[in-house]
Formats: sequence, structure tokens, C-alpha cells
Amino acid sequence: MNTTVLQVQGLKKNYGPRQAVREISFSVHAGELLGLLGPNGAGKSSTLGMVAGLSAPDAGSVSVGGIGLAQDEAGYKARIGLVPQDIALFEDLPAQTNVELFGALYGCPKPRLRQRAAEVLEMVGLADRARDKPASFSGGMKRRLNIACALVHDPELLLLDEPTAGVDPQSRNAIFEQLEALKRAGKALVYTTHYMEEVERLADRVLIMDHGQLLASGTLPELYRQLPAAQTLQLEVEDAARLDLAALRALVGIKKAELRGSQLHIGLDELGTGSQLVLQALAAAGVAVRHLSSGRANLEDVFLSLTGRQLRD
Ligand SMILES: Nc1ncnc2c1ncn2[C@@H]1O[C@H](COP(=O)(O)OP(=O)(O)OP(=O)(O)O)[C@@H](O)[C@H]1O
Repeated sequence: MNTTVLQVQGLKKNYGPRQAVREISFSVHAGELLGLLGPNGAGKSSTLGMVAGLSAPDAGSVSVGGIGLAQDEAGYKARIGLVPQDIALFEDLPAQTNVELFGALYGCPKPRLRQRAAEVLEMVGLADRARDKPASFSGGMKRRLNIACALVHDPELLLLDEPTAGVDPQSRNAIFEQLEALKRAGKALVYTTHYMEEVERLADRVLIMDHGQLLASGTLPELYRQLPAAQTLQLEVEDAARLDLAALRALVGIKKAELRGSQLHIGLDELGTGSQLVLQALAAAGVAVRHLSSGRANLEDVFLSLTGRQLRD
């Protein structure tokens, strides 16, 4: 059974005349990572800020484990951890002291602080740097320390706002593995990013936002199913004038056939039989193929089909 951890109902946020978030509702279950994907300015950080209790919504409500932020702010905040977009650390205090200070802020009982700090530093792979100051850390290590700070009080829900910004690939992988371990431990996670590759790797469910609105939500397969075609085939052809695009589109399982210069773009349901049919049709028409590549539809295609724009501007 899915246990709902975070429940978000009708959240709205305006900055003056600008509607940054326009009535958004969603939930996150235990053991689930929800990816919040959208281009710059989509409203991801504003949404996360309201869920974290950092900024007051103009309308709507949030609750964690059935405890409403508006009804019991301290009880709510004790159940969440936030990894902000901008790293927030005391640079000149040892890593362990940083974690303990955050633990005290989150209301973690004093006798448990030292032990919890050691546990979370171990979890993020910084146990051997506990006495060192973050001023001497790489960007990736600072991020991992920030994650440790957000976990010290053992929250049910972890909110991460673009946690891989400025992080080297090795640290990024370490962060991904930590997040996967947290999921296995039954934590609920919300992860905002504008990198679709991160969402494709980590997310159990995805919310796609643009201009403060929720455009689509679902698991990756559910989102891909909304696309006209699940697979793509790109062919560089000679004698493109001989092509009969209408005949190609009429082939079984072919959803799209477009020609841009010498590039033929095919959208199809199933690569195996579909590509065979296309190649046979091209051979019969006397059209030679110089290069061929295939691909799976991705979140970029989903965003494009929803908005007509690229996710990355
Ligand atoms: N404090 C603020 N005052 C005024 N406008 C704001 C403020 N914070 C955000 N905005 C505006 O609200 C909209 C949503 O911003 P938000 O930071 O939530 O988007 P985002 O999806 O997190 O973008 P990014 O990926 O760039 O962080 C944007 O148009 C932004 O300019």
C-alpha cells in the first residue's frame, strides 16, 4: 500500500502581478522520488519554498504525515529536510559541527546529535572529513555536506532544489546513490531540476511545470505514452526527391515521416519491424541511405509536444 507522506493542495504564489505558481496539487509517497522538472522560471523553487515553509502561499495547503504546516508548523518542519539551491553552510566550522548545528535548528534532541551527525556524515561519504572545514571542500563535497545537514533529524520528506548544480560527475553519482538508498529506506523525496537526464535516472514519478502550471504528471512510461511515437529513426538519404512521404506514413506502425533537407525523421511504435518496413520502402523507391540512427523518446520530446518549445532554451 502507498503511504502518502506529502500532500500539496491548490498552492498558489504571486509576486506582485506575476503568477509564479498557479494552483498546484500533488502528493508524494514513502519510498518515492518525485521529479519536479521545468525550464528556468517555471516555478519549481517557488513551489519547493512553500512546501518547505520558507514562503507563505497565497492559497492552498501542505501537510506531511497528515500534519498541516498551517496547523502545526513545528511538527511539520520536524518532518522535512531541505537541501536549498544555494549551498548554506558555516564555512569556518568543522563539517561535524555544521551538521550538529543544523540538527539543533531542526530540534534534534541534544544527546542524539553527535551520533546522528556521525551517521549522516558516513551516509554521504564524508566520515573521514568530519573535522575539516567546508572552506577546504570541493563543490560536490559541500553539496553532500548540505544533504547531511538536511538529514540529521531523520525527516520523512527530503526536498532537494537542483542539488547537482556545480557538482563534478563523481560527486553527482555519489549523490544519486545516496538518494536511491534514502528511497529504499522509505523516505519521500522531491527533486527539482531542469536536467531531464537526472529525472530519467532517479524519478519514480515526474511533474512537468511551465509558467507556474502543472503541464503533465505521471511515471516515465505514462508520460512517454502521451507522445505520438515512442521510438525515433533518423536517416540521412540521397535522392530525397524520390521519397513518397505519404506512402511512408501509411506503413503499419509509422506515426510520423518528415523530411528536413536530406534528413528523414520517422516516429514509430516499434523499432524492429517498423525500421524494416521503412528501409524496404526506401529501397523500392531507389532512395539510398547514407546514415541511420535510432532513439527512444525522452522527456525533452514530452516537453516539446506539450509546449512546442525545448526544455533547454
Ligand atoms: N522573490 C521573488 N520576487 C519576484 N519574483 C520572483 C521571486 N522569486 C521568483 N520569482 C519569479 O517567479 C517565477 C518562478 O521562479 P522560480 O524561481 O520559482 O522558478 P524555477 O522553476 O525554480 O526556476 P530556476 O530553474 O531558474 O530556479 C519566475 O518568473 C521568477 O522570476
